[in-house]
Formats: sequence, structure tokens, C-alpha cells
Amino acid sequence: MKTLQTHVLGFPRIGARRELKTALEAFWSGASGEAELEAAGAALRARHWALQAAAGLDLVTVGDFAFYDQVASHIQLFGCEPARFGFDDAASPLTRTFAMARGERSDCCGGQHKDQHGGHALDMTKWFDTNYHYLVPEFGPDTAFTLAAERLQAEVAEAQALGHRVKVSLIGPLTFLWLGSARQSGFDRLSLLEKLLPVYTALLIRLKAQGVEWVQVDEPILGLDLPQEWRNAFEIAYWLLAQSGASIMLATYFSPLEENLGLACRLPVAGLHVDGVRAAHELTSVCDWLALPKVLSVGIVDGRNIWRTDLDAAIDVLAPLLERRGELWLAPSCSLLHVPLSLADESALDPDVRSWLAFATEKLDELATLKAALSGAGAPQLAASRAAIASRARSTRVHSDAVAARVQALPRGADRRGAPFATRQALQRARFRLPAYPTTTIGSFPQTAAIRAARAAFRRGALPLAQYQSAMRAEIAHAVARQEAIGLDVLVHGEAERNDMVEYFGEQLDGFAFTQHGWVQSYGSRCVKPPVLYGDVARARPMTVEWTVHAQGLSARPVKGMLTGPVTILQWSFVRDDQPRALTALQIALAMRDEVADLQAAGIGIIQIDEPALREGLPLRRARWDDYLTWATRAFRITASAAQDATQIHTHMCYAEFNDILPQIAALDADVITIETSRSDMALLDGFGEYRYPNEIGPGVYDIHSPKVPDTDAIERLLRKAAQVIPAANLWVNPDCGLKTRGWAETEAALTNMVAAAKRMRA
Ligand SMILES: CN1c2c(nc(N)[nH]c2=O)NC[C@@H]1CNc1ccc(C(=O)N[C@@H](CCC(=O)N[C@@H](CCC(=O)N[C@@H](CCC(=O)O)C(=O)O)C(=O)O)C(=O)O)cc1
Ligand SMILES: N[C@@H](CCS)C(=O)O
Ligand SMILES: [Zn+2]
Repeated sequence: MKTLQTHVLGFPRIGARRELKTALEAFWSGASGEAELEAAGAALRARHWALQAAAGLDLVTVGDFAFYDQVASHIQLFGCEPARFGFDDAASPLTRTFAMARGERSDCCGGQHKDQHGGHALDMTKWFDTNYHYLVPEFGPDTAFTLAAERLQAEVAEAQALGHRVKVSLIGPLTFLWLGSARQSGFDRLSLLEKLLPVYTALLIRLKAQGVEWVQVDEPILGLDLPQEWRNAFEIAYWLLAQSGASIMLATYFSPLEENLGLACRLPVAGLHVDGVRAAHELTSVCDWLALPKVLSVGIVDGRNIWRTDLDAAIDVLAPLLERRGELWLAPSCSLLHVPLSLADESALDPDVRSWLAFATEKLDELATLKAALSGAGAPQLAASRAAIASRARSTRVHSDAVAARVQALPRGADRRGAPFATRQALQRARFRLPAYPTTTIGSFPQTAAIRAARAAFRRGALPLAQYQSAMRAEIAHAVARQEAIGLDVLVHGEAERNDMVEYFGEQLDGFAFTQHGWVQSYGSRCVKPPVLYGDVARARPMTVEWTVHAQGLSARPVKGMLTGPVTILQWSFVRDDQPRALTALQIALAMRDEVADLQAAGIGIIQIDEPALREGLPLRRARWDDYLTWATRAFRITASAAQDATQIHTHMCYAEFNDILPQIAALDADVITIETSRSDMALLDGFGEYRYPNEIGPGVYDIHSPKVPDTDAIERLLRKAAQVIPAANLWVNPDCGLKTRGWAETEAALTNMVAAAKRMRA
């Protein structure tokens, strides 16, 4: 008798029409109260469990829902909200979540204790190699843990009342500690494990008593290069958790287990989930090493991409595993948080491309089909799946001879600027005659409600193209006028016409499709709609030149052209799985190179090529870094090298630590890099200083994530700190990142102070 069960590790929570975003933003604006927000959350959970049940999943997953972020929910679950927030019992858990997430704008405790709260939000960083950002737990010697499981248990009860069999998902204790930051340098987060484990055990006991059959405990760090003491800690931790008597499904994903494979298989848990997409080559070894009766859960459906699964190929992989083990669980490789909810409303997608795709809901159906096929029941859906896979494989729309020929013909040295940096720098200084400490911004200015409303009206046909364009031209004129008035040296057009820095280019490049509702959560209520890169990439026509030339025509000061780099376009799109990422990046690089050439030909002398996702694209295992960095940095240079020596190329990076890839950042050979540093109080720059970063650099002096307007003294202090490690002649003055999420009033005030600080430095 063979047993098959289906489940998901997590499900998107934002809602088909971003209902969670709407509910959150209404709550934050004061337009609704906690009861409405809670009701919206409950409705989404119920709907998503119903989808899982309707697709025949054996277990629904509880605990993956969060109003802001699942890591923040765990900070509350384990009672380790940082003491600096000064929460008291009067503050509701929701208010406290938003205080941690959004900093001092929260009216926590009625705003009475703001001074004691230490104000600023928890740091936010990338969840492994995804474009999802989590709130970083803060750990120190005084961190204490207490169980606050009321919300989680209430959600379990909700699901049970709806008649579902429940599996709870939790972030594992080692991964939770690993993801946190040490408030004190030298503090070892692992030393907290002893205090944390009893709280986990107590939680597992409670969940068992509540009738929860399985608890999925996520330990994705088992796919990382772990220090030996962290590896050792797994054995003791899971031995202790086993005492709870709970059935634990230990979940790993995003990366092969490699040297941790034996460890993962040995741990005293009831089951092990492995990533059958990124670690497909390890399935046989895991099957060998995972002793029966432990359950093997195979993440056979790609949770990080949107292509239909080749179900025949999947069955070929799964059937022998089922034969050997007698029991198998089937799942997506990781949580479905990273893909859009459903294809159902994507009526504008090209029908061919649409037939090749599976979003979260369709992936549930794939699991059901696999289960049916493997259990010998009829699976009529297999035929449709087969036809779609075949249609994609033979489609003439995927391959372009012209693109292939261009890639083939790429000359050696196509990734090199004409002259070395020193020569270029002299030419550019003579051309632009900028003052010392030149001031600039990163590209976007506030995406106001008016801008978004105009674009929404244009898209639904309520605003004619000409009127939309003239509205955007007026927004650009406004941004240019504001920058001139503030006294910035290098201006930008402000990106009013862009919905998103990647989607905007995806919409215009051949080889990309885009969705109407394919939202994926980026952080909190903020979402992105990653374009779908299905075919060879080419640029049909210039994409940014008219807007930039319009802006340049409004000012005698240089206006920076603003492009997104090839690696970031690749990284923030759903990309092809039928050719190496390196080749796709090269195709994008060539298309973007044409845009650089056209901007330059139109008289734009400074061009920024944003690469915020360069670091995020790094493979999770260090052994694979070199290969990635070689092709990724080459892709950037191919784009940039269309620039003549007197054209100044900027790049911009944010949302990551960069010190471990400094040589590769230098190898981009951008004339100027603007980089996020203010949140780390310029600590990042120590690495740049020690490394003697050769080109010009603009360390962010203003944290755009905070509504707080930095004063001139604070900015000057940061600049003086920067000038201690970077030669003053190479320093630029700019914010950390784009200003699209900010309002105009705070933006103008902050930039005015920034310009004043630069003037003080010059004096
Ligand atoms: C720099 N970042 C980015 C990342 N990834 C990207 N793909 N892009 C990025 O910029 N990763 C790292 C960071 C993450 N940071 C952010 C910051 C801000 C957002 C954000 O604001 N997202 C918006 C959606 C942006 C967008 O696509 N806008 C569209 C649609 C606007 C919209 O919602 N329209 C409404 C109607 C509005 C009206 O009528 O008034 C609708 O369609 O219903 C546009 O401008 O046209 C967000 O709101 O979440 C994301 C990541
Ligand atoms: N030019 C973009 C970069 C964001 S990382 C912006 O300013 O929004
Ligand atoms: Zn940025």
C-alpha cells in the first residue's frame, strides 16, 4: 500500500487583488480600525485554505500568514520584541508589529512613549536569495524568550473550525537565530539557543494538544555554508524538540544540502522536506540516507518560478522514490510566497505564454495531478500539461536568430570602456565641472497618488495616451524644477512614468510578457509584478530617451539617464529555465547597451545603470560565487561599455552588505557608485576604504526608508566619517536609494539639508 500526501510550505497572503495591502494601508492611514484589519486577514486565510483544500491537498498550512512579515510574527511568537521599543501591555500585538516594522511613525501606546521607543524600525533585509524582505530580529545577551502563541493558536482553531486538517509552519530555531543581528559586536547569537529551545518545545506541546498533526519547521540555513558550531547545534536542538512528541517535518529549501545532507537525514524528526528543483541531484542520496519510517517530502514543483511543471519528468523522478519508500509527500520546492496567486484573471496574457505558466493556485492543481497519476488513478490533466510543455519547447517565439547571431558575434573586449578610469575621470571633470562633493539623487521621486491614478486611468482606457504622456511630462518638469530649487548638482527625471524599475523595461523589451495582477509581496504592503521572461531578449526601440531628453531640455544642469542593469532585470523577473541565466543576462545586457548608446547619442552625458540585485543574485553556496560574479559583472560591463570616455556611468546598489564582493564591484568599473550606507552609519565604507576602492563613490547619507528628515548636522557627520576612508575628491553626496515611497514634503526637506551639508563640506 503506497501513501501519498500533498501540502504547501506556505501560500501567498497578499490576496488576488492585494486585499491585504488595501486593508493595511487603510489601517495605517486611520481610515479603519483593528477589527477591520483582523477581519480582512481572517478572510484571506480562509480563502487560501479553501483553495488548498479544493485542490485536494491533504493538509492546509497555518502560520504562514502575517500582517507584515513572517519573521516579525515569530519575534512576537517567541516574545523577543527588542526592549528598545518599550512596549507595554497596553499596546496591542498589531500595533507592536507595525511599530517594529515601520518605526516611530507608529502611534504605539497612543504615542505617549515615543522617546523611549528608540524610534527606528527593525532593519529589513533580503530573505535568502529572494526579492522578499524580512524584518531582522535583534539579539543580545539580554534577549529573553517567552511564548506568545495566542495568535497562532487562534489561527489553528480558525482552520480547524473550517474543517481542515492542519499543518503548522514555523521558522526553525537555528534559522531564526541565524537571521537575526547581534546588537553588540562580538555577541554570539547561537548562545541564545539554550534559552530559545524550551519555548519552542512548549509551543510544540501546545500545538499537539490542540490537535495539530504535523509541524513544519523551516531550516533553510541547512542549505548554506554553516560554521561547524551551528551544524553541531542542530543535533542537540532537534533532540530536545523531539521530546515534545510533535511530528516535525523539517523543511529545507533554496539550495542543496551538500555536507549537511547526512546531518539533516539523521535528525530525530518525523519527516524531511527537500528542494527537488534546486537540489534535484540530491534526491537519491536523501532517499538512501533518510531512514524509514521518516517521511520524505519532495519539493517537486518550482516555488521560485512560474513555469508549468513537466509532470512526466516529475513522475519519472517520483515513482522510484515512492516505490522505495512506500510513502511520499509532494509539495512545491519552497513557500509559494514568491510567486503570484493565480492565473485566473490574466486575460490579457498572450494565450500561448499563459498556457506555459502555473502560478500558486495552478501549482496546487499540479500537485493534485501528480498525486493522482502516481497513485494510479486517472489524471486527465496530464494531457493538457504535456501539450503545454511541448508547445513551449517548439515555440518559434522563444528563439530569435538575430539575438543568437548578436551574442555569437560579440567581440572580445566588448565589456571594456575605452580608456582607464583615471583618463575618463579627467575628461568627465572637464566636461561637467561639478563642485567638490557633488550632490545627486538615486533616480525616483515620489510616486504620488496622482501619478498612480493617471497611470491606472490610462491603463483602463479612461485617459488617452497623449494626455497620460503630457501628465507625466508635467510631473517630470515638476521634479526637475524642485531639484533646481533645492540646488542639486546632477538631476534626474524622477521616474514618474515608471510603474517599477524592472517591470517598466520588461514591458518594452521583446522576450518578456507581463501580467495584470501577478503581484508578489516585496515587504509589508509593498508588492512588485515581476515580468515573465520567456524568450530571447531584444530592444525594439528606445525606451527612456524621450523622457530623459525632455528633462534635460528643462535644465542647464546635467540630467542623469536612468536604466536598470541586466543583472537586476534578470533577478527581479521570472526567468527562463530552458537556458543558462548567464546567457539570458547577456541578452538583456545587449538590449540595455543599445539604450546607453541612444541616450548618449541624444546628448545625455551621465547615465546610471542600477544594479541593486547584484548581491542578491549570489548563489547561496560560496563555491558557486565566482562563476556567477564573472558572468554577472561582465553583463553589466557590456551594457556600460557603449559609453564613451567622457560619458559618466553611475551604478547604484542597496539592500545588502557589499564588503564581501568589493573586488567584483570594482570590476564593474562604473565611474561612480552610489550605495546604501546610512543605516549602517557608514560602517560599510570601511571595507571600501581598506580595499582602496578606485572610482568615485556616493555613500547614502539619508535613509529613505524612514520618514524622518535628517538634519544637516547629521548628514555632515556622516560625510566627515566617509571622508576619513574615501579620498574627498572621489566623494558624492546622495540619499541611500530612490525616493518613490516618500512624500514630497519630507523629500524636499531632507534634500535641502543634504545640499546644505555638502556646501559645508566644500567650505
Ligand atoms: C527597490 N526595490 C525594488 C525591488 N524589486 C522591484 N521589482 N522593484 C523595486 O523597486 N526590490 C527591492 C526594493 C523593494 N522596494 C520596493 C519599494 C516600493 C515598491 C512599491 O511601491 N510597489 C508598489 C507597486 C508599484 C507599481 O507597480 N505600481 C503600479 C501600479 C500602482 C497601483 O497599485 N495602482 C492601483 C491604482 C492606483 C490608483 O488608481 O490610484 C491599481 O492598479 O490598483 C504603477 O505605478 O502603475 C506598491 O504599491 O506595492 C515595491 C518594492
Ligand atoms: N533608480 C531607482 C533605484 C532603486 S534601487 C530608484 O531611484 O528608485
Ligand atoms: Zn536602491
